Parts: sequence; C-alpha cells; structure tokens
Amino acid sequence: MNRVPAGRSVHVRVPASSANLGPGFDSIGLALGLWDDYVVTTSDTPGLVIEVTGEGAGEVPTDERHLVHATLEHTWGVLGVEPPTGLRLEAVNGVPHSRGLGSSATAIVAGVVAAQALSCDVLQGAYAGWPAPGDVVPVDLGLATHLASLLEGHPDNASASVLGGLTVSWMPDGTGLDEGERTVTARLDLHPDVEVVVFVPETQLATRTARAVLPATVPLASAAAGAGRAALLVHALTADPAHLHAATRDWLHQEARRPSYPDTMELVDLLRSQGRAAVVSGAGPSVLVLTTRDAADDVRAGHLASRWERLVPTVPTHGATVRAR
Ligand SMILES: Nc1ncnc2c1ncn2[C@@H]1O[C@H](COP(=O)(O)OP(=O)(O)OP(=O)(O)O)[C@@H](O)[C@H]1O
Ligand SMILES: N[C@@H](CCO)C(=O)O
Repeated sequence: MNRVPAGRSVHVRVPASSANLGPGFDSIGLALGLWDDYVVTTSDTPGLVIEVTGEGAGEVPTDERHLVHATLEHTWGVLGVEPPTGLRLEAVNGVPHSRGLGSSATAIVAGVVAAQALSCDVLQGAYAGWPAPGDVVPVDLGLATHLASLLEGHPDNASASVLGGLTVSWMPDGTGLDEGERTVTARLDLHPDVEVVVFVPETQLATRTARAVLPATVPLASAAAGAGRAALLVHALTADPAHLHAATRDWLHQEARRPSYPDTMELVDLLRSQGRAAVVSGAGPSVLVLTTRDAADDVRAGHLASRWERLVPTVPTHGATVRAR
C-alpha cells in the first residue's frame, strides 16, 4: 500500500454551517462565514503534534483522538493509503463548539479534504506531482460530502461546509445513512436579498444529547405540514424571501427539544411573534434569523439579554478549500 509522502503541507479552510433552518431536518444546510483554519504537514519523523488555538483550545484532545486527526486516519483507510510517518496539525478555530453551528462537521470536513489532498497524486495517476505553494489542491467534493456525512451521522452540516451556500441533501434509496448509499446534494444559490443573524448563547448542547430526546415517530399531520413548509422553504430562500416566516415553521424537532434549550425557544418564540423568521440553528442552542436586507438592521439592533452574542456572518458561496503550502 502506498504511504502519504513526507514533506507536504496544506492549508485547509472550512466554513461553519447551520442545519435544518426549521423544517429541513437532516437535509437542508446553510454555510456560514465563520471559519476553521488548519495547516496539516507530513514528515518522516515519527509522531503526532497537534496545536489548537481559538475555539476549543484547552478543551479538545491534542492526541490521536482529536476529531480532525481521527478523520484523517479514517479517510486514508477508506482511500487505501498508509498514513504518513509523522504528522503536524495546527488548528485555528473560529467556529464555536456545541452551539448548533456545525463545528463537528467543520472539523470532519477538514480531515476528509486534507486526507484526500495530501494523497492526491498517490491516488490519481493523471495528477502529475505536488502543486506549487498557494495552488489549490484538487479534492473530490462529492466523496468529501459522502464521507463527512457518514462520520457526522447526518448530511446537512457536512454538505454546506463542503460546498458553501445553501444545500439540500438526500439518500437515493432510503432514509438512513449507511456505507452502501452515497449522499447526494443539490447546491442552491441563496436569494441575494437574504441575510442571516445568529444569536449564540454561552451554554453548550451536544448534538448527541439533543438527538436523544427526539421521538421515533411523528403524527402524519405533523409530517405533512412539515413537508409542505420544507418545500416552501426552498422557494423562499431561492426565489421569494417574503415567505420566509411561514417557511421556517417546524413540527418535527424544535418542540420536542424545547426542554433541552428553554432559553433558545423563548428567543425563537419572541422573534417569531415579531414577524422574524427565527429558527433553532442545527441542534441548538444558537438561534438563526433569516431576514431580508431591508430588515436586517432592525434584527441586528434589537434588544437582547447580555447572555446572547450576536453574529452577522456572510453566507459564503464556496465551502472547504485546500491549498498547498
Ligand atoms: N475544530 C474541532 N476540533 C476538534 N474537535 C472538535 C472541533 N469542533 C468540534 N469538535 C468536537 O465536536 C464537539 C461538538 O460537536 P456537536 O456535534 O455536539 O456540536 P456542533 O457540531 O457544534 O453543533 P451542531 O451539530 O448542532 O451544529 C465538540 O465538543 C468537540 O468534541
Ligand atoms: N439535523 C441535525 C443537525 C445537527 O447540527 C439535528 O438537528 O440533529
């Protein structure tokens, strides 16, 4: 088996994401212009060195359990290449952890694309040699979406982090993610009038915890109502933002999770009562407001308790990028 060569270094940038956007549970994702940056360098000196600054510094493990490192190893296994002898991972994280902003998907996507990039010429005979410093290193974005979605357990965050913009993901032949099925994603352009405001609390909520409280089944009427709003949501986000408030109504997950994030739902209820298209971002506890450009200043200026940090990220039109160093 070929080994990833020593003496290579890549700079990987991956955006955060907001999943669900109300009724698009486990399928709709939106990239957010908050970024994790990684430099991954191979060497022939055995060992692993991990340095983390920014979000998660002093909290995430800096050994082989680190999520990006574990993903690199997993991806090289899937690709059938031997990991390099030595590896250095420098992380500068701008995506808040466990706030519903897709931090785990961001990290997983970083690992998947870095692993592909560092072995690109080992895998692709047609690709001659290692790129010059600053050049984009080619990766298979479809494979990246699929592998990252499998590792994450749902495709909504991973697809937005890989592709940027607005994404809708589905499984061709079923409801669950498994090795035999490849995630498919449609990448949509957000209507140019749509802007986002994100309210981030100090409290954290692990996605695993938030998923554990969801019911196994929902009433047909709720499923039918949600399907209609999810369809309307795609129309509102791409063609007619006037429908955003109606389109972001959810019956599948937010109410079931209310006891897990009461302050979040209180803010969502308040903003919705004021006509804002407010939803829980991902599995919470952040709140995402989808607004139009003319109303964005009002949303940004609204009075808010001090425990909420207000962010105004762009929606990047591209997702993960990898450049040689
Ligand atoms: N950049 C990172 N480096 C290392 N580990 C990370 C990184 N980002 C996230 N993680 C790990 O993932 C955990 C958070 O994942 P989790 O799925 O619970 O929340 P999230 O992805 O931030 O939110 P959501 O999935 O609701 O959008 C962190 O506690 C940490 O263990
Ligand atoms: N669709 C997932 C997103 C987690 O970020 C959930 O709500 O559990």
